Amino acid sequence: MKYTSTRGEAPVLEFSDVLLQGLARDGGLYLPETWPQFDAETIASFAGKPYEDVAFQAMQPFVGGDIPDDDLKSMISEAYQSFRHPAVTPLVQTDANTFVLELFHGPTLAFKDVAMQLLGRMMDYVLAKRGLRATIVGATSGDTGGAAIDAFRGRDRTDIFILFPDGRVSNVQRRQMTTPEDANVHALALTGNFDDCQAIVKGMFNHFSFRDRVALSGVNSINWARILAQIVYYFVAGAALGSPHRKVSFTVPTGNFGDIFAGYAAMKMGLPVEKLIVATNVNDILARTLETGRYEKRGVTPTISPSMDIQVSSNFERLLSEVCGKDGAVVQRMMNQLAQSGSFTIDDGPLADMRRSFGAGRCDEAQTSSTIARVWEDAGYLLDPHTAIGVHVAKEQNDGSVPMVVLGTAHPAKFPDAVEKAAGIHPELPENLKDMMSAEERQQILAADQDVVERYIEDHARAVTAGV
Ligand SMILES: Cc1ncc(COP(=O)(O)O)c(C=O)c1O
Ligand SMILES: N[C@@H](CCOP(=O)(O)O)C(=O)O
Repeated sequence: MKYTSTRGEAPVLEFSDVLLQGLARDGGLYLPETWPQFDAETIASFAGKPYEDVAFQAMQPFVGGDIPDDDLKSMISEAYQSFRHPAVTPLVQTDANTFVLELFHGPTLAFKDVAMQLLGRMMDYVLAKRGLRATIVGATSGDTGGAAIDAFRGRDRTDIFILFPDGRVSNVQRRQMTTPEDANVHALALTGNFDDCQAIVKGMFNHFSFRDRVALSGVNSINWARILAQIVYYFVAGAALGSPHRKVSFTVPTGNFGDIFAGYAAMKMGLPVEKLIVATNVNDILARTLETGRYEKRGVTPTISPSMDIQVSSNFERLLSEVCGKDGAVVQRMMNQLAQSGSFTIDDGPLADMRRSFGAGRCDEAQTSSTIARVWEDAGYLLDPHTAIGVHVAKEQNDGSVPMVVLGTAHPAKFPDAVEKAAGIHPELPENLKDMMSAEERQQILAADQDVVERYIEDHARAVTAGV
């Protein structure tokens, strides 16, 4: 499988190079040249299969011969052994037509673990084969950071630097980043919001002398391998609910558009999806865009679903590329407009194309809390605020014609204050994570300034090439 950049000017790469690159060198995101196709029989055969087997079948065509099949299988198997549920991503029915796909049984209680546990292993594997080290950077609004640190802590070939907005993540999220003692872990609290952190990460990738000197690699969903691993659970859930003989819709609590783009990929590969529904909090740029065709940045409002407090949604660029016929110049033009004026408009044709696959809805703070309370009262099921946004939007948009799967993106215990306030129940952390709440924290508070962050990384990363 070959990969091309959404902006059309970066080198065409194979899977392992895309894995190590993060952002393409033209500032774009890598996409596979074609979508592998699964026929009805193959999709039907996923029902009841172990998660690891579906994962291998779904991912192998994207990896091609770049990693031998047996090695890929071993990494998949190890990655999902770290999950607390035997089904890895179980489905739970919460009313007649709604199912929550629980993606939070990994080590840090976030859906990010599904991809990150595999990514850590794949990167280590490729670096070891090439005899290289890498400096991993990531921006987080809360969950990517902890999941990435868990996946990379203690690994000899990588140092990991996670940028998060100081004071804008939950206590549990912060402690997952600041309490690991491993020397290769660096939690950097920046005095800004998530979009500032993400802009600095992208800025570092576009600063080539720095990028090459520290052998920069990225673990945000700009990295194709993150999306790849998330495609799997759409097939798992679809097949469990009767695909390919029955269509299914998915509602996805959305911020950076990575998780829902994985659903789009599954659909392109043959999964019969009725609709992919973007659920946003009051930071609703994506819902507004689908409604009006105009992508327009506004300020970020802090919410009780902090991981979705995002305005610049990285993976939307991947969807733009798809609906604009993979025309790099068109995508580049829209991204330039966004950088210069904070907005761009999508032409009618591509917009209509998007609307055929995607719906969208928004959920405010009061609706988030009342959804947590209602589902607890009606079904005895405790939602985290992000998943609650999905459930609220799904209820608004679901006409009952097909099963609706809401992606359960985080465990309620990651957001105990918001959950307790809404439902009167204090969600308990799993036993093995409780110690973290009293452990010593280690973080560096830095200005949200690319030069400052680069200097810190150069001083602490082991992959720095002397004198380059
Ligand atoms: C709990 C939770 N829900 C939803 C999202 C949004 O996912 P995405 O950024 O892939 O759209 C995130 C962050 O990414 C998250 O951490
Ligand atoms: N919501 C995310 C933001 C980063 O998203 P990513 O999927 O691009 O890594 C978070 O929790 O950090």
